[in-house]
Amino acid sequence: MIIDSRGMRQLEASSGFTNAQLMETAGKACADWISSHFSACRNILLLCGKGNNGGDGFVIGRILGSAFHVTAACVDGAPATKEAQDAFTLLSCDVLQDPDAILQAAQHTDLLVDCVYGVGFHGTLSARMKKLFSSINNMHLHVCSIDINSGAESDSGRYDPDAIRSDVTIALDCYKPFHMLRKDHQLFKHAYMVSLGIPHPDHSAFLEMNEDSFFAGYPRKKENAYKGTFGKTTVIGGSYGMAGALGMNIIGAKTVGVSYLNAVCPHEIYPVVASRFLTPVFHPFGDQDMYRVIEPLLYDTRAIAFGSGAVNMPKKEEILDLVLQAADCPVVLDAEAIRLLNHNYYILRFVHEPVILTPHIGEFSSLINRPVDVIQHDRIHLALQFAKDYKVFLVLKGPHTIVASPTGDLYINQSGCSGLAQAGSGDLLTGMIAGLLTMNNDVFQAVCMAVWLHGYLAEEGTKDHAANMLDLSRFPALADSLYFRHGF
Ligand SMILES: NC(=O)C1=CN([C@@H]2O[C@H](COP(=O)(O)OP(=O)(O)OC[C@H]3O[C@@H](n4cnc5c(N)ncnc54)[C@H](O)[C@@H]3O)[C@@H](O)[C@H]2O)[C@@H](O)CC1
Ligand SMILES: Nc1ncnc2c1ncn2[C@@H]1O[C@H](COP(=O)(O)OP(=O)(O)O)[C@@H](O)[C@H]1O
Repeated sequence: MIIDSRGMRQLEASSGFTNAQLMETAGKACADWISSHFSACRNILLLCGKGNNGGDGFVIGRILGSAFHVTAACVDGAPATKEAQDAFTLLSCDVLQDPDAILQAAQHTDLLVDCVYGVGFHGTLSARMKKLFSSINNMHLHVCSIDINSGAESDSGRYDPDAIRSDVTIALDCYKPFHMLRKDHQLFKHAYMVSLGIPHPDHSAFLEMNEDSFFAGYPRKKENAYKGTFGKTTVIGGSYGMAGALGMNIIGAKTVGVSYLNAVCPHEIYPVVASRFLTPVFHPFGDQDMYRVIEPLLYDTRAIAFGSGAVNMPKKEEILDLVLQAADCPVVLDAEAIRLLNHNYYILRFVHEPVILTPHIGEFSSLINRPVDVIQHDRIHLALQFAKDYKVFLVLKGPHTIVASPTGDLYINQSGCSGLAQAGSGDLLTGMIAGLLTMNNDVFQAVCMAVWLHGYLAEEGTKDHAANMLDLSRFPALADSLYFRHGF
């Protein structure tokens, strides 16, 4: 289960345990984990802060003290919470405070346990702490962080560049959004979770996807199905020089098992694409007949995708207006369609049907006019804010794609691999999203299913191949194996 700091505090408050009991349980669970996984260590140095994360450290130190040579360091002053103070008084090891003495002790330690800041950390590190943490990071020690790597925020995943880097981070009771963003921040190599025995609710605002949850939302074709059972999917994409983008939309729709696909493209690329794909119904258009071709399709489809490879598409501005005004189904806007919104994305507030935007970080940077590095450090918050302000479903693509809903639901994707870092994989995802929107009325669920499946199939496709050789045209075959394995 994934939970934010507010949810965690609520869980703790309603757990029936006191804070002191929870701290004792957390400290003991971490100490047990450390002794079984780092049994070869002799010297352990605990870096403790003044909050309850530091308190966990004092409990860990007390317990490990019976089997290891433990030194504790209060790096941020005396313990400030009642529970941390009580835990500190029971500690019998050496306690350091001077930064030079701490760094010297670090040179002789086999394992450094980082308990300076946990979920209570916000903002940036002080100059003093940056200096200490960067010296420690430069020593390349074995490091185990408790709950959250110190210097990173639990909920937003924002992190100070000098945040502590660890081999292992032990999450207390639940994973937090921070743990779900490992590929972005790379602050830990592995994360494990220890239970505090707190009862968990059935529902969390954070969606998790796996094979089971995917198939819970993936409809089965009944015996008496016909080609229109799930309705039609319409993709509008490709243009001179970018015919392949429409091809990837089509492969994406095929990957999720769409049974009736309208493929809409400019006349000049129609022969190329139509000679390659046999099953879509093609609707070529030009300057003169754009409205006549596209408008009727909008009333007879369950999901529309527009924008992949549309850079040179005739009448692209008019198509965007038409789609946003006339469609009576979810609309996925990708690539060029997002760029067209750059200076007037406020119009999204006036669209009645669900809109799904699929920017990568560069496109999102242009859209909201913020630098890429600012977005990179604050992806969750900015994605949620944009989704809420403009009432859209935002799919912010990257190694961990984030899906944010207008009502604050969040999904942080864990599937995928660097094989997807190639031109065309976003177009493929767009076709998959549009296809699943046709089959599942729950927009957030359908979008998250597509994002998860896209990453999952990339992992499957690179199992016996080099990651940089992922062949996107194999996605329908890879998906077929998955569906077949699940009895479809
Ligand atoms: N019931 C509980 O609250 C439990 C908490 N536990 C531990 O307690 C942690 C949370 O404890 P706290 O809420 O005390 O917070 P933390 O111990 O994570 O850190 C908060 C302290 O850091 C300071 N701080 C925050 N941002 C800072 C910044 N940018 N620069 C410098 N100082 C900053 C705060 O003023 C506060 O003193 C959890 O991560 C977990 O390790 C566990 O003991 C289990 C039970
Ligand atoms: N290193 C990576 N790990 C996992 N997924 C990745 C990685 N790099 C890119 N992706 C995924 O690949 C896709 C790339 O999309 P995009 O950049 O829009 O490609 P294009 O526009 O060329 O089709 C996104 O879904 C993104 O999440």
